[in-house]
Amino acid sequence: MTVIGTGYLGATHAACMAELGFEVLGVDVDKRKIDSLSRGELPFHEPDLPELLRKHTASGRLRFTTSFEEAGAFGDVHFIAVGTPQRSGEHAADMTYVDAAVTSIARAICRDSLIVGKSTVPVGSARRLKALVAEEARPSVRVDFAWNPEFLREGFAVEDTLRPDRLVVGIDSDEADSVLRRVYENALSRKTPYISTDFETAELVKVAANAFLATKISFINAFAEVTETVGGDIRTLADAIGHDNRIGRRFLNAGIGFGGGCLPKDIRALQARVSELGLDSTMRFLNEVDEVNLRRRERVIHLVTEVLEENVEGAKIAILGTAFKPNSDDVRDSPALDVAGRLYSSGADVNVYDPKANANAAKRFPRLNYCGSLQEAVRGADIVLLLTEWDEFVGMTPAALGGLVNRRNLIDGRNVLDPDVWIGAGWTFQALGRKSATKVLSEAAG
Ligand SMILES: NC(=O)c1ccc[n+]([C@@H]2O[C@H](COP(=O)([O-])OP(=O)(O)OC[C@H]3O[C@@H](n4cnc5c(N)ncnc54)[C@H](O)[C@@H]3O)[C@@H](O)[C@H]2O)c1
Ligand SMILES: O=c1ccn([C@@H]2O[C@H](COP(=O)(O)OP(=O)(O)O[C@H]3O[C@H](CO)[C@@H](O)[C@H](O)[C@H]3O)[C@@H](O)[C@H]2O)c(=O)[nH]1
Repeated sequence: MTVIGTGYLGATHAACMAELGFEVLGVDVDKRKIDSLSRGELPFHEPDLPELLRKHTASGRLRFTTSFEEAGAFGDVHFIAVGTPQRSGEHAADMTYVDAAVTSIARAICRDSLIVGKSTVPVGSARRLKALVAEEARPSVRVDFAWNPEFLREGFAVEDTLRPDRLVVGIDSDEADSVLRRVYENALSRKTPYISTDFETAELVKVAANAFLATKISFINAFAEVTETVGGDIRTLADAIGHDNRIGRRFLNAGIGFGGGCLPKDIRALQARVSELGLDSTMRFLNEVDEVNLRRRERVIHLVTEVLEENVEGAKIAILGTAFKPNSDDVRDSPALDVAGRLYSSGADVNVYDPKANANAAKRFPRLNYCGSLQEAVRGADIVLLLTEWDEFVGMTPAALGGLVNRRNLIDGRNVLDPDVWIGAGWTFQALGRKSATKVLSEAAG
């Protein structure tokens, strides 16, 4: 089989398919990426993936190429895993990479095959792409088409791919269904739910799942805005409603909000697509989900300004974390990096440290001071901001930081630290979803 597009999704899928015993050829237009993968070197950070990549490139079961001709002759199942980023200046998904990849492989295929889309796409794409394949493929070969959305989470990509919680396939032929059942035989042998449906449902399952997750996060963050005003503890609130099995505790962690290469762009693309379909008001609530999410970043900046008594210009700010979540080096739409960039633009002297994402962050915001360690980042700081909850930051103690900073000010943007510990050690401690300490003090005085 081939996997076309070898980024976060495609490289993971290719290595995991090799782990399951398939001969796999990864294809990308980015020659540097292909050279690196061919050497067994993963060009991004993802736990457990380097080991799989090394193992299967060494055995020869996993190879990489930039040649679609080679891909067309190599396999009879071709996964499409190229990017669908937000179109510049718009909310809609940019489908040019998917269209190009499908066209290239359709033209190169020289035996009966199945093309399987995995990228996240606007509903209606699979049907359109199937027609495109029919136009582009050689008349002598039968090329079937399927849509099989992917639900992996960065940081757990290998686990999610090898042991998915469900498989969803959009198909319009029994042949495609039986090929996909063979591909996913390993998961099916463990009774993994396998939902075989039409193209449109399969495409919509993916965006519905991400819209639901984004809504859940913004729901708890909207309540964080309330507890910030009236008092109350957002973590206890989340725990308490989470005990209700109908709600569930997962994805109720209040903080600086969601980012990454998926949730933000996917809720925007969904709104754009339903508007195109004439359903302007149907997904309007996702605007609010997006706005609540973006307001969390403003809230952090507001807290910094409050703690520093308006003196952001020239202040030394230490930002812990630039990745959009821990265990990833992905900085796409990262709330942490966005806040770092905005504080820099306000004239602050910004130190940043992320255990894995410094290099990617530096490509986007070269002017921040990138530090090699937590200690280096906080040295001389007037305020420390924890914005990505890496274990290293969750485990830090007032004793370890106290002697390094200039002023003992801390903002916990992920609600992972114990306020009592820090306040007890003489720190000014602020967290999202917590009534501002300065406000509490001024109310007491008033
Ligand atoms: N990252 C995730 O966790 C994840 C999970 C599920 C679904 N998805 C979806 O998967 C898709 C890919 O996401 P990603 O994060 O891997 O993106 P990415 O940007 O990391 O990777 C995309 C890759 O496609 C390559 N590419 C672009 N045009 C190509 C072409 N014509 N032929 C071959 N390769 C081409 C790029 O060079 C790049 O390496 C998106 O639709 C995304 O929404 C991503
Ligand atoms: O309670 C929570 C949970 C998550 N987040 C944030 O939400 C974002 C997304 O997190 P997560 O969903 O774990 O990461 P992704 O790797 O982007 O995975 C999402 O997007 C992928 C691409 O579509 C899907 O495949 C996954 O199922 C879906 O979880 C991150 O910034 C997290 O910090 C919160 O703020 N609070």
